[in-house]
Amino acid sequence: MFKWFKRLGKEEGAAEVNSSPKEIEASSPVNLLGRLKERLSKTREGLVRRMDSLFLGRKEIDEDLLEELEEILITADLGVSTTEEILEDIRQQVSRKELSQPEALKGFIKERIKEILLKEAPPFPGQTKPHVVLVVGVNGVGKTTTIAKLAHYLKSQGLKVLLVAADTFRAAAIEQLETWGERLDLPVIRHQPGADPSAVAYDGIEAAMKRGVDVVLIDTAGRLHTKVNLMEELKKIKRVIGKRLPGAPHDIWLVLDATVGQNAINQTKLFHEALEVTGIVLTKLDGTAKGGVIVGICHDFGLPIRFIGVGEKMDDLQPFDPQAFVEALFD
Ligand SMILES: Nc1nc2c(ncn2[C@@H]2O[C@H](COP(=O)(O)OP(=O)(O)OP(=O)(O)O)[C@@H](O)[C@H]2O)c(=O)[nH]1
Repeated sequence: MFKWFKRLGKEEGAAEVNSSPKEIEASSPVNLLGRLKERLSKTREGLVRRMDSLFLGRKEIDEDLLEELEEILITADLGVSTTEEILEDIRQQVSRKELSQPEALKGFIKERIKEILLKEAPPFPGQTKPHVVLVVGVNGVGKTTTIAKLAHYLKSQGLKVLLVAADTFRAAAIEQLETWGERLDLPVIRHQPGADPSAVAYDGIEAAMKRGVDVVLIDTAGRLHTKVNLMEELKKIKRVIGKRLPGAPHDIWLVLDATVGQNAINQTKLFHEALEVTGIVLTKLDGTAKGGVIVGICHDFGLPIRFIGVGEKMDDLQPFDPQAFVEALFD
């Protein structure tokens, strides 16, 4: 269990997003589990504690109880189709007399959620060097800080990382990534604001190939996600990268903000249709009761969650482990 603790290792820091790596303090695996539990507290309140109160003192699983359960699952942001599927499974189990006690429902739902969250995903980073990750998502989801946290995580594993500032629409975005590069002591490939994002990405891949980099993280623009031109721009970046390095990008990760709930589902639909996303990074799971959206995303799109953001510190980005997540949520 909790294999991600080993992968995170002792050198993982707990630096504030605004602090330098020197200020990083060590955090133990026990702290990590404790932190995950603590950060999921609002989602746990809205989902698990409400289920506990619903089942308490109830003698049988009837339609009234299932209706109330449906409301809890929907309010916890699991989404309509996921909720309906879980309820249908429960009804079938009840009709086959495999489920009869309300208190058994919690364990049943926990297992169903775990099954939904368990998605096959190739190892990251893969064998190919450089492993290129195109990071996409709308503005404000925490894309740039996620890239910094990810770079910090990979660097702490002894990997050579290169950052590419392909959000050329905002000068501030380029500066933000450069600042992170300085703090983490990592190279950043950039052009002037307004430059062609594909050209920056192309240069980034070329530099990574020359320098023997293990992982390239490409930051992209997130504005105007409802307009065709941003998607066209991202598609072009994808094409250009593939021309320079066949097979790249090896991953396209969509960064989503858990606090927007069901809107994250709409964003996934848009980006996935245009780009064939390979994985999700869900940020800001701390402090939100809408964490159930993680289940809806996995269920509706079959996409693996690769990392989760549970706070603003450098080591608050954790590789996603469905088993650990469900235990932390339900315990
Ligand atoms: N609480 C919490 N805050 C986070 C998390 N991830 C990112 N943030 C915060 O979200 C805010 C926005 O992050 P940025 O990376 O600056 O995002 P942005 O520049 O607004 O937009 P993009 O980079 O385009 O996404 C920052 O204050 C981050 O510290 C998280 O997991 N939990």
